[in-house]
Amino acid sequence: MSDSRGSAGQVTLDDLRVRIDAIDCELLNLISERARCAQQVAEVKLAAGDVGEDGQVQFYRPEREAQVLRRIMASNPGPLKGEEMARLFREIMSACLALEQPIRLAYLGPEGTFTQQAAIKHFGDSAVTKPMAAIDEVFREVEAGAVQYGVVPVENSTEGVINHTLDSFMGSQLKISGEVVLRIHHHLLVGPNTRREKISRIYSHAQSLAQCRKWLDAHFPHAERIAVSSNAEAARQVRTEWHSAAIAGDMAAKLYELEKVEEKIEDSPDNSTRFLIIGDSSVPASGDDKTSIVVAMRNQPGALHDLLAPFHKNQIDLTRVETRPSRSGAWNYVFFIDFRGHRDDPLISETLESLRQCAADVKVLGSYPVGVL
Ligand SMILES: O=C(O)C(=O)C[C@]1(C(=O)O)C=C[C@@H](O)C=C1
Repeated sequence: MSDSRGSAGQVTLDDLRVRIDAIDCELLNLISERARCAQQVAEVKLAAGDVGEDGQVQFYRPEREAQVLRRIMASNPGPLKGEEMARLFREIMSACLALEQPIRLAYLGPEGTFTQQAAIKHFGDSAVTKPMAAIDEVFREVEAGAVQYGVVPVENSTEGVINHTLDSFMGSQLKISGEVVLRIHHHLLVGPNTRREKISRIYSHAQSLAQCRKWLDAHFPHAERIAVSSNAEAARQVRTEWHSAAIAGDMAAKLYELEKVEEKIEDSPDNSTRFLIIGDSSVPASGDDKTSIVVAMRNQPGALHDLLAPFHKNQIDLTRVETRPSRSGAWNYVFFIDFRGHRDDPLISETLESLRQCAADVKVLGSYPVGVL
């Protein structure tokens, strides 16, 4: 080994760069070896005829990916943060999966939406993504088999549930195979023709305008607020329009080359949105899972109590309960319930069984790994 000390006993820049080059070389070889392993995994899966409910070989394994990322975060020695390290491995796995078979996804578009950002956060950059104009079109694209998975928003921490997504589940056989939570940062963006003091119109999606309402009241009380179909559409519009600004995220700012007049203008600092991954197949337990169900209750006194009693009895952690009008008959309601645990856990299957005794209908939308990143 060469002496890496400078004249004053210090490590020199050149020495450190030689070390970094050597480490990169090792990383390169190790990542390549990992990629060759993934290719062999694909051969094993093909030879075993390892097909899912959609009749296709299951190259993508959500539960395994969650376990890999959790292990990386748990054993990360630092100084990089666990989440940072997991993001690097997310990309390595995404590229490895693309060697087995590139994954195809539909998401709520247009390009530049937070949903696209969530899709890339969950599947990595090697996924082939296709923007759709509406949530029900994402469902239809997956149902038609044009893509393997879909990504749709389901709830926002400040604005609540996205009803279109819940309603789409009612008429669909698709299952939930994952969740991803994205911190939502809104920026005030302008095109090359607009200066801050000239802004008279502000475009965004209605939810984003609502999420920045206090900031807008304080800083742009006289600007007209115009709701459009998405943040990305707002960004596209102000690219060429004078005296106009958009509220949108980083992805749209980059895509339309807009200037950030002000960053992070959301009223609530921990504003986040949860997205669901929808597909055809059920996901085995990963060790830390959630289950989502829809329950139709009989219209009788004590129905809500009966619904919640089995969860209480078995000490199951409910993470969300949402009510929506059922589409069959006036004044009938269904409950969307999320809770910790996997449908194959004995306690969870017992709870689901008790629920079936008192409910008119129980549909399991899916058990899936708790979002890691
Ligand atoms: O373990 C598998 O089943 C693999 O296909 C390998 C691998 C990986 O790169 O670690 C790749 C894709 C899957 O989604 C999960 C994991």
